[in-house]
Amino acid sequence: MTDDTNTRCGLVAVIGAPNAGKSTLVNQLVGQKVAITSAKAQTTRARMLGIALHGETQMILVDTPGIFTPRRRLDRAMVSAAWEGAEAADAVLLLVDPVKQRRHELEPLLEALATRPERKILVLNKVDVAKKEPLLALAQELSGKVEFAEVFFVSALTGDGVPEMKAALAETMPEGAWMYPEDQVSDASERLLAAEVTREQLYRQLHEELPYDSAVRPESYQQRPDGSLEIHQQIVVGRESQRPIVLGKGGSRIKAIGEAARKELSEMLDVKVHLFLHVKVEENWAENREIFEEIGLDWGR
Ligand SMILES: Nc1nc2c(ncn2[C@@H]2O[C@H](COP(=O)(O)OP(=O)(O)OP(=O)(O)O)[C@@H](O)[C@H]2O)c(=O)[nH]1
Repeated sequence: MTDDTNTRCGLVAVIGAPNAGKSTLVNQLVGQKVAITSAKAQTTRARMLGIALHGETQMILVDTPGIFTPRRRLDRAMVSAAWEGAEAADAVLLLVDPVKQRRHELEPLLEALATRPERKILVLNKVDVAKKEPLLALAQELSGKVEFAEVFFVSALTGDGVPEMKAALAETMPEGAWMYPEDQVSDASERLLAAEVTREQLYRQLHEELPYDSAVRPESYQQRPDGSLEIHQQIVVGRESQRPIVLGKGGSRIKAIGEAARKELSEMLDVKVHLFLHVKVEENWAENREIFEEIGLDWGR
């Protein structure tokens, strides 16, 4: 039905302080897992897109990296990738965690948003754990700073309030043909998605033992004659001392990470997957252009 004149199609940028729940919300809107969620802040490094459908409307969601004060090149690239996503948007959703508001990260976003021309929508997330009165007070306070077209109260986790928000959002999208075929829920390439799945396992299984500046780099991605996928990835760490952490005793940790990621990938892609992980020590990898571009970031200035 993509050539139907009744169709609508628009770009929706989702911004917010780290851990506000952006990935969770995108997953909820799309209805299946495309963005990576994690309890650790700043895990969304590559810009992932999700495509949400509502009736005749297609909404392309830009799930931006957590925005925080840029220090190193890596940080700056993440910030500009975030804003780049918001540039041509038909709507910008500002997602706020009303409990852990992260004011120092939220305030600069409010300031920047105030002067932006896009239709701005405030989404107060995590209503499942927030108290009602402070929630309303916060909505009022933030609305005093930025002219929001609409305010929604949702729980990205439970899905509470999300269908209503989705429907209202769809109504404001411009008329036009769909940009993606109906069955395509994500245009993030599968190999990048595969690396994200491994990276999520890396964070999950190593928790605080590993600094956030580790990366998973796609090496090769090939279909075997029997239809199964052979995927090779590099886990890039910044220091030699981090290698044994990733490997674990007798290689047990990397094996567990690989097994969990392989299992999840097989389920997501519905094919048999052979996953090979290698640890690579690359000092100052965050200053390395090649790795940067491979994980979907723009090197910039
Ligand atoms: N209780 C509750 N927790 C939530 C909700 N939405 C997200 N979370 C949790 O908040 C944490 C962060 O969620 P993410 O979706 O990864 O947040 P993000 O904004 O994408 O984070 P960054 O990638 O760091 O920018 C996870 O532990 C989620 O499970 C919600 O509605 N209620």
